[in-house]
Amino acid sequence: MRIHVADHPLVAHKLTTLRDERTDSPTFRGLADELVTLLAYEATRDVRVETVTVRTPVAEAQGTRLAAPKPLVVPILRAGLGMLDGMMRLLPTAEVGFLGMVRNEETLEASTYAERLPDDLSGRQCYVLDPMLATGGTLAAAIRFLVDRGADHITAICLLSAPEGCERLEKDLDGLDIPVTVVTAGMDERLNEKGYIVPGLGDAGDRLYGIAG
Ligand SMILES: O=P(O)(O)OC[C@H]1O[C@H](OP(=O)(O)OP(=O)(O)O)[C@H](O)[C@@H]1O
Ligand SMILES: O=c1cc[nH]c(=O)[nH]1
Ligand SMILES: [Mg+2]
Repeated sequence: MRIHVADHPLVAHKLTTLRDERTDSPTFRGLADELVTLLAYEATRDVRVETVTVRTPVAEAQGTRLAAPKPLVVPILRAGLGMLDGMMRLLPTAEVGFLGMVRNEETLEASTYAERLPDDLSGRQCYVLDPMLATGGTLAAAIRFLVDRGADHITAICLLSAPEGCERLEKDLDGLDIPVTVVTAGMDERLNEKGYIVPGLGDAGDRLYGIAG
């Protein structure tokens, strides 16, 4: 597994405002959207392409275009939905599948409550969107789900990550013989006793959409 921490002043600037507890939901949503587009640029560095020839008004040119099959973008509901538009801005022709997952805040175990994905993901590159990589339980389960369907290349885009979650992913995905990359805007210090990233930004879903009942 490869972990890429984006190192760019604009990423750092936007992330700092996201963290600020005074940032309201509309501003948070706008910043998350912009941040994902910046991360997506890095995350799609190894998107599959093919060589094509096009005719310009002047001559033939050798060029590049996205190869088939189309990449699949998978936001993890709820908070991952706040990352979808920012991703699709860079990959407008990608297909989108949905996974609804929630972490039990007592046990910190993730469970899946919704799924709308192609049955067969053989040979598909998948981009998983989830703002928080905390214990890693949610992302590990999501990646397993996609690999079990045949996905052969996974890139996760996370706004913030914790070292504990990265270690868990390494362990849980040990033996998987496909490339898995995590692209993140920041690697924080640790998790607290409630499994929240420290210093983090709080509950990403609540900050995007308000407190869930
Ligand atoms: O790495 P983990 O410890 O599994 O935690 C990370 C998950 O927790 C949050 O989702 P949450 O369960 O709060 O659901 P929500 O998106 O609906 O708020 C977050 O959006 C991740 O999906
Ligand atoms: O810090 C955290 C950890 C899990 N989920 C969140 O939304 N935030
Ligand atoms: Mg939440």
